[in-house]
Amino acid sequence: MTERIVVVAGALVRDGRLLAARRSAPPDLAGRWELPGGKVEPGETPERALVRELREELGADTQALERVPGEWPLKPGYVLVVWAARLLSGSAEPAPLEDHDELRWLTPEEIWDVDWLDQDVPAVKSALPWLGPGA
Ligand SMILES: Nc1nc2c([nH]c(=O)n2[C@H]2C[C@H](O)[C@@H](COP(=O)(O)OP(=O)(O)OP(=O)(O)O)O2)c(=O)[nH]1
Repeated sequence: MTERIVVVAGALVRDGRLLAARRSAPPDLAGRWELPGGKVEPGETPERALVRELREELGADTQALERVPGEWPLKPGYVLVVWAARLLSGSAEPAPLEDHDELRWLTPEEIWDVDWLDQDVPAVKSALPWLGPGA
């Protein structure tokens, strides 16, 4: 049986805006936008992996709220799942510490202004209901 690697990403929402992160590496993904996150490690739940990754990458303290339905294939052997998440009160402001060089909090009107990774487009569409009515 082939193991598959789960990449968990956060639809981090604040005041009706979605956090988008621009990748700085590897070269084939650099400059494209994604939902921040990373690989789930063996024995780890996706929720814990997400909180860990967002602390490492953004310096932020977050809570995973609920799974966004669906899963999306990435490169062979990798699958993307998404959780809606929020910043905890008292968290530092998210910053592009690792893997990213720019962050944007996008309003529903701005969602498609950034160049999302192709494989993130359906995931972002599925996360839109978490931005609130009208998104
Ligand atoms: N985090 C994240 N990764 C994504 C998305 N879409 C997508 O194709 N990927 C790819 C990029 C990477 O090949 C892989 C996740 O790797 P990563 O570099 O973010 O994860 P990680 O922090 O656990 O990796 P590592 O540096 O520890 O090896 O999934 C997405 O929306 N979020």
